[in-house]
Amino acid sequence: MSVSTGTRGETVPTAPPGHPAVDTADVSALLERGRTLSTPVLRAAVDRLAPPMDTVAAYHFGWIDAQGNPADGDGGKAVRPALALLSAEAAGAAPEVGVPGAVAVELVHNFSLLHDDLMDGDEQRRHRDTVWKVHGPAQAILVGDALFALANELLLELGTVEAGRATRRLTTATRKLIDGQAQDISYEHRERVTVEECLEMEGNKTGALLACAVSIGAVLGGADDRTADKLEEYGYHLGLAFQAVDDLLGIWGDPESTGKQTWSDLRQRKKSLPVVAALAAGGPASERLGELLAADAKSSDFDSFSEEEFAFRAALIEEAGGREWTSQEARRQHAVAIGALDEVDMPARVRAQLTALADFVVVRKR
Ligand SMILES: CC(C)=CCC/C(C)=C/CC/C(C)=C/COP(=O)(O)OP(=O)(O)O
Repeated sequence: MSVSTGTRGETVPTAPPGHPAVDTADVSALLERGRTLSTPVLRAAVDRLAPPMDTVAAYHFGWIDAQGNPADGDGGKAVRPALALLSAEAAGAAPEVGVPGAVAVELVHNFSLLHDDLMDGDEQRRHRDTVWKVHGPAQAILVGDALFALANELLLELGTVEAGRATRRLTTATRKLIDGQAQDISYEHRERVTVEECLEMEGNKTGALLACAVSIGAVLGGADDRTADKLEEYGYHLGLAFQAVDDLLGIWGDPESTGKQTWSDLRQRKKSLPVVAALAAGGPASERLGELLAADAKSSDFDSFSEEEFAFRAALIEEAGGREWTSQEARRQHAVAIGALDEVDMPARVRAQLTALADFVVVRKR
């Protein structure tokens, strides 16, 4: 493993050179490769943080438990790092060229999760208590901010023209992610949100960063802007498919698999796609749902609603067709994503692997 020097003079491991290409469209192997190549760089980046932020971040990534003991916790699926490495390969570069991009995108993703959990009051993520619950809101805010700063620091330290272009794409994606979060939160307080508004919000909060994951490795590998833009089209629609599935899991997901609370999106009054589609559908179940949600918005008992009350709302969403519409939307966005790949010249193996990752996104249970 080669070593570079960080800003405070500490050693920062870079990815081991010559990591073999994954030969098959085996999604687990692709995710594992992303994790293997990016984790040492991610850990070294987190080590730069001043105490106690280094420890808080290590807890968030699952490297230690709440007592500070070493742990092998769920650090997330690592979809974005896998995409960033394939992105480098799509541009004809070695996968490790994409590693700084993979880590930078994963840092921004985790910054957003830390802040999102705090804003939503979510108590569980990745099968354990959220950072704000264990370490308090101030640490969740600070560590989130710090991960965002680290992402830009890591890229800019490369000091190349390509890294400057990659940073530009990442900061734009981050701004869109923040736009999307602001839209998402404002929709919680609105009685009606159109399907188009919901898709625009989800494209911002999820599509933009997935798009960036798929272009960042290629940009670091020297791809031109047209190629990067085309790859982003795949990533954006993949992100919309990803978020549609996330919306389904946010209502009907099994907490054992998702690592989150039951009915997490309903508890938060989220205007997610199944809800918005059900409200737009019309018919008795849709109208009943609309009346109930309007009453819930004014209810002072909402926070103490029982499981049965949320189950009833979920059943109405399903009866009104919101679940089926969202599943179809995930498949539709998946098809658009795959179609965008046709416009990029890349090795057949990489195309097959990007296709396999897209397939995984729509069938995932976590
Ligand atoms: C500014 C701000 C607070 C923005 C929040 C934006 C936000 C939380 C968007 C949701 C994105 C998403 C689908 C996360 C789960 O990713 P995943 O399933 O890949 O998570 P994993 O890494 O745990 O697998």
